[in-house]
Amino acid sequence: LFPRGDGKSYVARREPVATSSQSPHHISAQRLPQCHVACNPSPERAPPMATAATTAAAVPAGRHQHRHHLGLRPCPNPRRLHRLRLPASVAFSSPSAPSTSSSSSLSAPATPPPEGGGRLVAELVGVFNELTGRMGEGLATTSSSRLLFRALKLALPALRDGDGGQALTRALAVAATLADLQMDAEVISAGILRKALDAGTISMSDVEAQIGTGIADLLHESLRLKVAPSKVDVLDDESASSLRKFFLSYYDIRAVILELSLKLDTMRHLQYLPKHLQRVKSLEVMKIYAPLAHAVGAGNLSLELEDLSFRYLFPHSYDHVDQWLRNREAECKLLINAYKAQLLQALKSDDELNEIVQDISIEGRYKSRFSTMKKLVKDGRKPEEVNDILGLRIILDPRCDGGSSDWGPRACHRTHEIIRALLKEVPGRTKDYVTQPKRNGYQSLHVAIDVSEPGKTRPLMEIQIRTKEMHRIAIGGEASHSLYKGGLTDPGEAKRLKAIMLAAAELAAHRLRDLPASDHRGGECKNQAFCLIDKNGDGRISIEELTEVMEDLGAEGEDAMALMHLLDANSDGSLSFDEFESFQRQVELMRSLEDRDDHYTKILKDKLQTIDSAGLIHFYRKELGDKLLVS
Ligand SMILES: Nc1nc2c(ncn2[C@@H]2O[C@H](COP(=O)(O)OP(=O)(O)OP(=O)(O)O)[C@@H](O)[C@H]2O)c(=O)[nH]1
Ligand SMILES: Nc1ncnc2c1ncn2[C@@H]1O[C@H](COP(=O)(O)OP(=O)(O)OP(=O)(O)O)[C@@H](O)[C@H]1O
Ligand SMILES: [Ca+2]
Ligand SMILES: [Ca+2]
Repeated sequence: LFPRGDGKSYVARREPVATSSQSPHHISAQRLPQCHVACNPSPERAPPMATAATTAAAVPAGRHQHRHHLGLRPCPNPRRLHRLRLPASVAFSSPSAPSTSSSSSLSAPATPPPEGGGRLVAELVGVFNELTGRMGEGLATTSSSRLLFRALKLALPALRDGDGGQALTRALAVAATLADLQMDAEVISAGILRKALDAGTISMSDVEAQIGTGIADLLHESLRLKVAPSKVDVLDDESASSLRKFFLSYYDIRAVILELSLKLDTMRHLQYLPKHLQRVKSLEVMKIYAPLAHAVGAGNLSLELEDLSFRYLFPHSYDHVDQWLRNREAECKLLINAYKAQLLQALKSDDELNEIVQDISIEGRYKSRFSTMKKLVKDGRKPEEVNDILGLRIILDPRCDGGSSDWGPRACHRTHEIIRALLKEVPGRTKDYVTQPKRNGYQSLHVAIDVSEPGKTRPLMEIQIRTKEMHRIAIGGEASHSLYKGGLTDPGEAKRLKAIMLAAAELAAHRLRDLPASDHRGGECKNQAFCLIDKNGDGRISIEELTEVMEDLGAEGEDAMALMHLLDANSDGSLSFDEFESFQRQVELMRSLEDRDDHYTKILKDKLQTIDSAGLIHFYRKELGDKLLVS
């Protein structure tokens, strides 16, 4: 039911790294392991790397010195090292959250083992588990789970048959986007319910009566947001900018994010609309929603929105850029991962750097279609002259960061030395905003790396080196990416926005905490779906409890009997915790089989196409009729 990752966001992990005597300057993509879903090379098949010894030999100066020999000023105030609570806007673009832009492929709902009404319960349980699994730890509390469960019970039957079978899949994709953005259960539930409202199968009064006024208010707000762009001339930059500011200052920020996720869903299915509507909607996205997504810190969402509207607004340019990037994408993504692993290994094994920093992480990204296109038109560059098609960003956590401490700059410069010794730096392209920050306070050290090999030219790779504190300023501070790219021109605005977002997140958390506890057992619930169905909390799901949930889902009463019969292994007339868990395992198994089925379908489709070019498919088709057809 849910979108699967395509590896668009890469986060460095501590992975064991194989060693090799190969020249440290080159990593051959051909020799890299096959890239699977997340493009993370598996440890046992890691790419060839420079050895720690190679690195040590290549990197001069003081590896074995102690901290006080490094000429560092002592850490001025160790108390500053307490963990900063990141604003919500940072959390949204956190690289550890699954990428929203990866959510493009959706499959039809799985068909779990039981038939009829049992299928509905399996669907409810499967969807509930998947969503709570995606939600942040603190967000999937018992009371919020109860809310989500209620919303799913109302929405699933209402969505099941709508939109040629697509309505449910699309609603769940919206929910997944929201969960990945670490939104709370109210927003996720509102996303699903909004799709049911749009389909006309439930009414706002159903939501108010069965779910609560909090969600109904959120939905009212998102509906108001939906119509706002049609009231202004989005082609006029001033009006577009005012509208974005109006959205951010006037509406509940959670409604804005809900609207953005719905917009992404619309854009992913734009092919079904008439051409003129495709253009109107794409224009709104380009001028209003994509910059808005950037402004609230939902960077991946913004990139996907931009690419989709670019595709409909300028189909020829899009095809050109898309083809160029697509041709290099697989190889470049492998290279990004390989360089990331190699660098992480080299940096972590450098004693001098380790004296200064307590943690190092590396993020990688392949440039988006629209961002590349903007560079091409800005100064008439050719694609191969864009120097950040491949990007790595090294984030260092100095033992003492910010303020008057020079540990941050030291760490950045030491990292630069290690890179220089290891990789081919392009002369004249290095920018040291660490020593000389930009006027807006932006700090980072940028180097361009030549990753070509003899006989194989490749685009350059940009490496950005910064500390955690510098990164915080680049993401959420006055040099923030929202300001840099998101259409907010006033630093005060960005600060205010951050405050609004924090307040909204806190309010939501309070509201959910204040809801009465969902079960009367007081203690921890081992399996939330089980506890939510076991209403009287006696540790067993009775036929009455199963019937209630199934009737909520629109199934017949006798379906509950059939399902009970199927799952009640010891025939005592109710479902124990273990019996329910084995049901859940079946649900999971069916879902993973469906994933694999998709994978096989794709392989089969490719194979059939190859066969087709040989003219054989017509023969098979004749022989086997439609059984071979894979659409
Ligand atoms: N958040 C933030 N990022 C910035 C800022 N300035 C630069 N960057 C980042 O650093 C990258 C490279 O910036 P520069 O080294 O100044 O390069 P450039 O002059 O833009 O060069 P080209 O990439 O060739 O156009 C940008 O693409 C951004 O990713 C800023 O003020 N704020
Ligand atoms: N070298 C890099 N390594 C890792 N992430 C990067 C790198 N450069 C940019 N990013 C991140 O990738 C996302 C998309 O960036 P994109 O390339 O579109 O813009 P940009 O590099 O910030 O700006 P510009 O258009 O000036 O190049 C942003 O979240 C950005 O912070
Ligand atoms: Ca860039
Ligand atoms: Ca019970």
